[in-house]
Amino acid sequence: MSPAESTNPLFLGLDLSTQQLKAVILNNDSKVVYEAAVHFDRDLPHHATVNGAIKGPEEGEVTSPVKMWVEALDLLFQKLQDGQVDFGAIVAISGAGQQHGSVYWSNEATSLLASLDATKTLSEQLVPKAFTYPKAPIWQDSSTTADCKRLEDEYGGAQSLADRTGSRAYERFTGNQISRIRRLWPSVYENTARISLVSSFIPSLFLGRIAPVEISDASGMNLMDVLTGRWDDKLLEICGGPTLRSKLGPEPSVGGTTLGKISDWWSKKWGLNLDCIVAPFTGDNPATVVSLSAPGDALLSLGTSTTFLLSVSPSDTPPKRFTTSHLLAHPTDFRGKIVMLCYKNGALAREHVKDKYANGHWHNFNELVEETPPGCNGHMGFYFPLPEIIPPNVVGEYFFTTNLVKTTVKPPLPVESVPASIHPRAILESQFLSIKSRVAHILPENSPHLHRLVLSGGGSANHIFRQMAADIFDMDVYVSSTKEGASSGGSLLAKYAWWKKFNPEGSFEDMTGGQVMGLTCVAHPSKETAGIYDGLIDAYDACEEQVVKIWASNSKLG
Ligand SMILES: Nc1ncnc2c1ncn2[C@@H]1O[C@H](COP(=O)(O)OP(=O)(O)O)[C@@H](O)[C@H]1O
Ligand SMILES: O=C(CO)[C@@H](O)[C@H](O)COP(=O)(O)O
Repeated sequence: MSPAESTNPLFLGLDLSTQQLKAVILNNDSKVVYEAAVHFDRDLPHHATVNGAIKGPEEGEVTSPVKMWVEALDLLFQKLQDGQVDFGAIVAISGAGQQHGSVYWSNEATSLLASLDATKTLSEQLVPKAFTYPKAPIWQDSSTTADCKRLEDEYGGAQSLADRTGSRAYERFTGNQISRIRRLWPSVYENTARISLVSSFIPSLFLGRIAPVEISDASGMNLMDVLTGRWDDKLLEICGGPTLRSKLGPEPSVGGTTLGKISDWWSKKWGLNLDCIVAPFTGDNPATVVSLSAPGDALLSLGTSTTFLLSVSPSDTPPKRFTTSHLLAHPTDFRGKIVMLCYKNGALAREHVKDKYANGHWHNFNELVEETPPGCNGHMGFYFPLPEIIPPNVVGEYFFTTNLVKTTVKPPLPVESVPASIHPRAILESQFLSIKSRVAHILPENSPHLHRLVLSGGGSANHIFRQMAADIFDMDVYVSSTKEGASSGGSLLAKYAWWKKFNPEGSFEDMTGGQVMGLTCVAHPSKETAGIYDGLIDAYDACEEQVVKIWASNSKLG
């Protein structure tokens, strides 16, 4: 029986995120039947990554080894086989990738991918020959400030760029990463035949040929017109010169389509059915929107990054004014859009506080949060071990007392004057207040009232984080039965592409019935505490303004 006729089809969704490669397998009732993960630092320690990444050697540079990702896919399939997954029942594969990261293919890549030998692993055959650059710049990179400035200047300013692409120039956005590689290592650029995003890299391995970039993830490049979903010639020229179009391949692929069937290597090596289809993978954040939210929901992803996401109604208009937010094309609805805020100092900054002030245990961290009253007895703390995205590029730790902040611009407090026990609550408060203070500005006009907040990612398992989110955003908080929103989204995208073969006119919502599977309400806001946090927004804004000023003046001095 071919997979298309299978009565018990399985859908494989992958997520190549910052710290892990994860897999979720759904059955036809959209129930999770299997989950597995390869953790980069733990399972592949010979790559010497810290939290999945390598910093430097150049200032601001953050990359991941491409070989590690290929080895992770080899190992993940070994784990799935060890878990007795029925590979022959998988009818469709899709997934997600951390956004913005890029992979540089050599001229040999096409023939290597097309002639894989089933007696060898992917890694043995592809690395290093299929790549011109052994590392992939990832979303934590902040080495492209000069390239961002040039792009905005040559495109007519930050607002013009945001009108066209949905975002002003950001260091991690792929067009600026490409621009830097071309500027610093012209021969690497010249010898690169194709460039993939993380989300188009993985399906290329399944297809045995290089996959197109996907429309929603392409919104994180500063290269695509976010309304038409097509590459913008002027942007391609500024970032990569006349050859960039051919390096990017065709126009971005749209949701619900099929890229093709798996290459025969997957059948010979692992016993997958040759009729198994591969659907476009998307960014990890858009994939999480697909799996965990319906219109009117807000989504807070507490993965390595902290992201806040809203799926907004179909719109033909560009963002009115650029803020620190991004507008992304939607992975299943050509006219739909996603609004996103993204913070680099999410989980890793919280872990830093846990290790320094709570003996390295979430249990102790949580106890300290509970012992400290909302508002931290008049203290506010900002924790940016990595150069932040919001506010742009700021690094360091900053502490304030909040009672006088509106009237007096006081120097920040030294860390020694802050009681050590308040840091766990202080970091959660400032991270969440930063989002709260921006929500009203990023909501499109006439948006429906946000009625629930869905949490995902590693941090969503923590009951204290859940309650803090409920209190600060003043919304009921929900979590899914799986915290792996992105890989679940990937498996739903796989199912959608397969379902479309029988329902060519059907929408994603027709397939799901507009329902988000498996959500449970885990926290209700305390009205009294929510009131305290409402009252702290102005203080938060004033403190953040000071942080930016102090950082700017220190950077000038430095
Ligand atoms: N109980 C917990 N409380 C708070 N944070 C947690 C907890 N468990 C895991 N995390 C955080 O989750 C992060 C990983 O989240 P995950 O969604 O797997 O990341 P990514 O998808 O970016 O690789 C870890 O860095 C850790 O800080
Ligand atoms: O840069 C962004 C979004 O713009 C990040 O959100 C990355 O997509 C990484 O995601 P996680 O690994 O933290 O889920």
